[in-house]
Amino acid sequence: MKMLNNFLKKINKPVPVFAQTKLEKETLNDDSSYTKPKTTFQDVAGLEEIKEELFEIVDFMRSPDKYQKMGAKVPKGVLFYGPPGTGKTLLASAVAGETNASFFNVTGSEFVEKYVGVGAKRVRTLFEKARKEAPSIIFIDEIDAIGAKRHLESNNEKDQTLNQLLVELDGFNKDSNIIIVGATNRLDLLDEALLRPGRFDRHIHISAPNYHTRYEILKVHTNNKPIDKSVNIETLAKKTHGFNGAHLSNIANEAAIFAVRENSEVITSEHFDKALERVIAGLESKTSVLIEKEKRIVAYHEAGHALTSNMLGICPIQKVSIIPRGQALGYVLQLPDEDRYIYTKEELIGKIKILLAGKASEEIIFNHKSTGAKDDLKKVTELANQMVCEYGMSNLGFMTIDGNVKTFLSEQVQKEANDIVQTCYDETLELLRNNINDLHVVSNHLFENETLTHEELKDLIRKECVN
Ligand SMILES: Nc1ncnc2c1ncn2[C@@H]1O[C@H](COP(=O)(O)OP(=O)(O)OP(=O)(O)O)[C@@H](O)[C@H]1O
Ligand SMILES: [Zn+2]
Repeated sequence: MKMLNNFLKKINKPVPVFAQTKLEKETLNDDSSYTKPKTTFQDVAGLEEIKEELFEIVDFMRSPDKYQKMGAKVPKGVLFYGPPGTGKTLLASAVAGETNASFFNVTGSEFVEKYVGVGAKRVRTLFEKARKEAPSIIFIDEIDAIGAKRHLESNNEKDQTLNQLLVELDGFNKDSNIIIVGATNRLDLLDEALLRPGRFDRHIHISAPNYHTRYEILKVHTNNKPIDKSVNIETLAKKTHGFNGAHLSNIANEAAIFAVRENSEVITSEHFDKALERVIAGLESKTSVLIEKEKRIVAYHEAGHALTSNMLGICPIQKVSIIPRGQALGYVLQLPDEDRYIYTKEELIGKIKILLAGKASEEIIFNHKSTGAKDDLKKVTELANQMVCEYGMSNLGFMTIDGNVKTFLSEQVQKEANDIVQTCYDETLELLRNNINDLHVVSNHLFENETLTHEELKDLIRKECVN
């Protein structure tokens, strides 16, 4: 029970029925209990590319000889990162299920103890046990609790625990057949030593589900239940914009409970509606549930950013999404900038235009100004100020304007920065107005699919040109 309780405590959400029945407890001694999960990749909906990548590891664990004969390097550590409830634990247990491995499921914070040395000892015990029970998957959730960046001067308990983890990772025998999977919501917090080759060198991002994945997840969680014909999974997937896998499995479970309570033979769409209401009511941040109108606005906003970056040919986008994440209702992921240090004035102007394009797009379509551009404007202000005060790119000439000079010139600085931003805004409005069809096409695609990749964007625009 300890594992299950931990699990429940940790995620504070019900464990789906199928996952409970699939866990078979083997041993249950305190520090390093493990299970033999029966979960397979079929239980994990969507995430096809990730499953494909993990299949390599599964194959290696099934037939290590094949790889060793070729002198291929053995994968050791995989790191899942991304928002909570998106299936990280589920995926790790599926790898164990697929390979018939022992599954050690621990949480980083369990290792952080008051007494020096205790955490390190626990890590050692865990790995000893995993070696004994190999093939094994060690899953460390919230790995940032032990793996956060170390401080040079200190040598506290946490650092000792992390050091022990590094020792264990390096000490793996080539044929020990253990894979360790770490999960975190914050990759940026981790100590670089953990991420080095030979340690957690595969990083897999797991993002919140879009419409298609939500549909798949709902199918997985309803296909073992007596569902009435009145239930439309597609509609349900549409209504649950902003929900993660954990929420969705929760809805299916709650709907089943409502049906039982009413002595119903089947789960009806009313049961699902009630379940949906209950799950929404329990959400901490209601912002994740967007009303249709807001979703439309966010789609135009993000489409504006994406299209402008494409037309200006700078800061190429990797992915645009209108799935809420934290405080943001949508976001644009840009391709890494190849460690650029130098930008020309034109490029900075381009950056400002791309940032302003969300707001401009909203103004064109809805004729309004909304609060959705707050972060964009913050960055715009910063860039424009830097252009004036640090890079000598305004009429105030080539000088650094700071300290007393800045106070003295504050009005002029503001005017120069304002001029830059206003010109950029006007030109962005014009650019988008001249390409209004593309704007509609891209935003419609975003509204329907909720995500858009670089390739999809190029395809959409190409098609638009042909028509
Ligand atoms: N892709 C998916 N397919 C099917 N079910 C899913 C999927 N993603 C999440 N779920 C459901 O949500 C539950 C919670 O997911 P899981 O615990 O794996 O998320 P997590 O990313 O590890 O979250 P946390 O960071 O909170 O630990 C799973 O038990 C499963 O029922
Ligand atoms: Zn924006």
